[in-house]
Amino acid sequence: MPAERIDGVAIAAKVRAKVAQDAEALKAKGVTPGLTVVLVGDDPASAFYVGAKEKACKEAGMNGETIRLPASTPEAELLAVIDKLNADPAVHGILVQMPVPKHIDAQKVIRRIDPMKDVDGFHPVNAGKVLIGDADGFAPCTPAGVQVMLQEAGVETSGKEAVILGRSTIVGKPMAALLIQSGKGADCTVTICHSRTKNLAEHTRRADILIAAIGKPEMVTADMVKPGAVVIDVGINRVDDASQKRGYRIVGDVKFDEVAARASKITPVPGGVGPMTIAMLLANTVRAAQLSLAGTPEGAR
Ligand SMILES: Nc1nc2c(c(=O)[nH]1)N[C@@H](CN(C=O)c1ccc(C(=O)N[C@@H](CCC(=O)O)C(=O)O)cc1)CN2
Repeated sequence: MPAERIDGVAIAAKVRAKVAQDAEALKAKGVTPGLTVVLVGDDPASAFYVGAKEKACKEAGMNGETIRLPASTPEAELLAVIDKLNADPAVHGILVQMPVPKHIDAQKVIRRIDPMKDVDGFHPVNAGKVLIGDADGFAPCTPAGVQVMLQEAGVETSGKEAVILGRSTIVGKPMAALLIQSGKGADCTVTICHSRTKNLAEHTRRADILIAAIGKPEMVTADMVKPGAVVIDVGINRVDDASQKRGYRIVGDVKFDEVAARASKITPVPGGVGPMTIAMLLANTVRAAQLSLAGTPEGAR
C-alpha cells in the first residue's frame, strides 16, 4: 500500500488559524503582534519567502513588515538596523532572511538580535534552551514544524529510532535536540548522519522516522528506507526543468514515488515541511508578543 501523505498545507492552516485567534486575543489587550523581516540583497528565492511571510502575518491579523536592503549593505549598517528593531516595542519578532551576502558574518548578525525577539530560534541563547528542553526558548521554525507534523499525523515517537540526515544548525541539530527531549512528540533515539558518515544506508535503514535535510535533490532512494518508516522530507531544491513556466521545479531530498511505495507516511515537496516553516514563525511571533506582555523572565537574555 502506498504511504499516507502528510499534508503540510492543511496542518499549517490549522496552526495559522490558532495563531490568528491568539493574535486577536492579544489585540484585545492592546498589543498587535509584529514581525519585521530584514532581507539583504535580491536573491529571488529569498524574496519569495519574505513576501510569503509578510502576507501570512497580515492574514493572521498581525503586523508584518519587510526592510529591504541592497546586497552591498555593510555589516555595520545591518547591525544598526537590528539595534533599532531590538529597541522598538512594537516589534516582537525579528528575522534576517538567510543566506546573507558573503561579506556579512551571519553568526554576528544572529547574535545581535535580542533573544526574546529571535523568532527564528537561531540565537545561541535559544539554541541552548532548545537543547536543555527549556520551554521558554524559541525553537527554529523548520524542526518545530516537523515535530508538529509528526504529532498531527498521529506518529508515535516514543522509543522510536529517528535518523536525521544533515547536521545544520537550522534543521539537523535542533531537530535532534527536540526529538531527544522527554515528552509528547519526542522520546526518540536519535542518530544524526552527515557528509562524513560511513555506510549511510545502514543507518537510514534502521530508522522508524527518517528526516532528510541534506539539500541534495532526490538523494534518498527506496533501498535506504525501512519498510513502514515515516519519511519527512525537509529538502527544497530547485532543479532545471524547461517544461515548467518558471524554468525549474521544486524537489525534495527524497525520491518521492519509490520511497512512498515503501514508507507508511511521507511528506511531499512542495506542500510538506515548507508551509510549516512559515506557520511556526507566526506561532513564535505571537508567543514573543505574549511574553512581552508578561515581562522578561529572569535569565532570559
Ligand atoms: N531566517 C531564515 N532564513 C531561512 C529560513 C528560515 O527558517 N529562517 N528557511 C529557509 C527558507 N524559508 C523560510 O525562510 C522557506 C522555504 C520554503 C518554504 C516553502 O513553503 N516552500 C514551498 C515551495 C515554494 C516554491 O514553490 O518555491 C513548499 O515547500 O511547499 C517556506 C519557507 C532558508 N532561509
